[in-house]
Amino acid sequence: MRAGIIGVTGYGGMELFRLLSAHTEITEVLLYSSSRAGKELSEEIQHLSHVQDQELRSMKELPSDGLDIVFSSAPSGISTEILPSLVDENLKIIDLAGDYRIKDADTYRAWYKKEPPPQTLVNDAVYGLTEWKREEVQNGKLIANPGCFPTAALIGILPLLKEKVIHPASLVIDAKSGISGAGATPGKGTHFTQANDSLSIYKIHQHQHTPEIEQTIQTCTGSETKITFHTHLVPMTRGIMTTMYAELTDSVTSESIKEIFDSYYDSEYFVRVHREKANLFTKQVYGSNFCDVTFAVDERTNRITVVSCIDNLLKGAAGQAVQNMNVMFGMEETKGLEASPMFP
Ligand SMILES: NC(=O)C1=CN([C@@H]2O[C@H](COP(=O)(O)OP(=O)(O)OC[C@H]3O[C@@H](n4cnc5c(N)ncnc54)[C@H](OP(=O)(O)O)[C@@H]3O)[C@@H](O)[C@H]2O)C=CC1
Ligand SMILES: CC(=O)N[C@@H](CCC(=O)OP(=O)(O)O)C(=O)O
Repeated sequence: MRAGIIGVTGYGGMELFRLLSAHTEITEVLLYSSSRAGKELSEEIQHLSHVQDQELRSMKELPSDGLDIVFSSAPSGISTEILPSLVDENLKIIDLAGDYRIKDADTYRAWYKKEPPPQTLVNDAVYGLTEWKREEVQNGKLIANPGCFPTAALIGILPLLKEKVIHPASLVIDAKSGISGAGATPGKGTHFTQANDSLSIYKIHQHQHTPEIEQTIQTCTGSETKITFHTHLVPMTRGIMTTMYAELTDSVTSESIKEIFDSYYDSEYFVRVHREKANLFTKQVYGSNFCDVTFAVDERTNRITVVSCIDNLLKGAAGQAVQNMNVMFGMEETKGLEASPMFP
């Protein structure tokens, strides 16, 4: 099988290349770069220079390259411009950006401050939260790979919303991310001198992943709700932790909550539900496609805390994209994603 990667010099693109070059069903990976076409891979991506040296290609070559699948790991807004011309019966597409995730055009405009892609393509795009959308992914041609924060938050909270043990409107999601979540180009807030030794909150009440989480809660559980969602930048390279708070609809036991989680995730290889009040840390998923979850029932306040963590570049981006490719092509879902987390 032949795969292509758009935006390979970015963090998501590099991780895709690392994973795909070790995937036993992929015979060739072609790399496309908008800024460095014609340059040697070994010069541009030195940590993967041993893999298979090749020239980075111009995107103009892509339509005639005979690919089976292309991953687009370009910034939001760019895939609106470049993907419509690639849509073709024989090419499957997985987009890591936000452009095709939001079904309602005005909602997309309001949160992304950009014009959305053609509505027919958005309608056809499948939201690739694999554990919750597997059947749709199987038949998908264009996958809108989920955002990193929504992946962590939704995997943790959807079982409880679906089983109606929490009040949706009471949900507060407090999320923290490592700096690679902001991509490879340093910005004001991600400059070492400002991010190191400091904790910051950003995009208060304005984060573009808010409507994505609300939309998926609606499609997966039927609840139409507005959530409170905050993001923080933590001075670490990778990792996302979401700490979520909600009011219980009834008094429940810890055992019954664990049973709910187990009923959804016992057969899901990439979701590991730990015992109640386990002390999760992002390093326990570092470099892997796992999403780890724990919870704590607070009988005193009748609230529950749910915690989840992922590696933003793996389960939050390239890892879940490869998982979706495996599902689309009927391959073993764990193929190419077998690596255990790196620790410490
Ligand atoms: N970082 C993360 O944790 C996550 C990122 N995402 C999403 O994945 C995508 C990639 O993220 P990330 O790798 O972090 O971002 P980066 O900024 O690290 O990389 C993006 C890459 O896109 C390419 N690019 C830039 N402009 C254009 C253009 N005009 N046309 C085509 N390609 C372009 C560039 O590669 P080149 O110059 O080689 O073309 C660039 O290196 C983004 O949409 C991001 O929102 C989603 C989940 C998590
Ligand atoms: C730390 C950090 O800055 N993270 C980014 C994640 C961006 C992302 O994943 O963008 P999509 O909208 O394409 O999903 C953010 O919070 O905006």
